[in-house]
Amino acid sequence: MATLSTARYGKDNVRLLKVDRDDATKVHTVTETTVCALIEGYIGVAYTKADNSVVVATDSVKNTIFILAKQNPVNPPELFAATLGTHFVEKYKHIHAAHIKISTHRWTRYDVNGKPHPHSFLRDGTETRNVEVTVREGSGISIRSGIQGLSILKSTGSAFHGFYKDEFTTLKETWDRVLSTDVNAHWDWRNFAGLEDVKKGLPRFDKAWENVRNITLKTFALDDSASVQATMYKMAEQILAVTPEVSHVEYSLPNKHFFEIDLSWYEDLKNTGKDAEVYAPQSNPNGLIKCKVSRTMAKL
Ligand SMILES: O=c1[nH]c(=O)c2[nH]c(=O)[nH]c2[nH]1
Repeated sequence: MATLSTARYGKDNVRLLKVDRDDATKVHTVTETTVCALIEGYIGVAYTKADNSVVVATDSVKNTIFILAKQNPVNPPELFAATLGTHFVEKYKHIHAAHIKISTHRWTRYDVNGKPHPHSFLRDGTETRNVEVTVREGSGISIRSGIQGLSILKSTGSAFHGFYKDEFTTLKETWDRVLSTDVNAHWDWRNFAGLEDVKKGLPRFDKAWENVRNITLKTFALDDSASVQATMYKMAEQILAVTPEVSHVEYSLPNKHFFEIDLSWYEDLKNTGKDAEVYAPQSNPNGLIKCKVSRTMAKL
């Protein structure tokens, strides 16, 4: 005997570019996103009885993404994802939940002759702004926002000493090292009752994204880091303090190692400790440090 425990399906990697044109100023704004939309509901018979009558084709899901992108704002991505998810649940009686993921890629307006150009943009890095939304009939809308692939490095202001030592330890303590990571951060919003609730106070989403980005960059630079663990906790604490509607912040940070190279074999060149200048970037293995920091509930 077998039972279908869970089932969802849809279209992944739907890529679109939206150009918003301000006719008065002739200033364009562009948004490039990659969307994954999966739907859930009374679809089990498609799997267990080969009954396709319940299947909204994944091709139709893709078409819906394009049509709704034309008819609605695609920014902030939290709103577009909630709009898409709500559409699937409201349009099809037998669809009870929709899971939407959106990844927005960077196109940053650049200056020409010292002035922001109205319709030219550059890709300044592989960083993406992400959102994962679930719209579930009767349970409202859950939203998780994120940043991924923000690569940062500092050449001092990072130490790592006092760690646990035993017969497996070879790592030397350091009071000054290169610290580098690719930031992967998520923050979970309070539950929203529905699309109207998401739309109320819409600036919260861009503001939180800016706050997370700024706090991450500033803390990384200014913290006299004792470890990746201690620095990431300081980041998460500050984010919770400035975003009251966020219940949790999660970080997943690779520790991208840069090893000192002993060059003393060549004419007694000094290139370690305080004399280190040339380092060897390591592609693997890397440390991977994660945490989820939650808001402490006030005692009643
Ligand atoms: O910040 C760090 N945290 C660790 O847990 C760790 N482990 C390690 O080898 N180097 C580092 N650095």
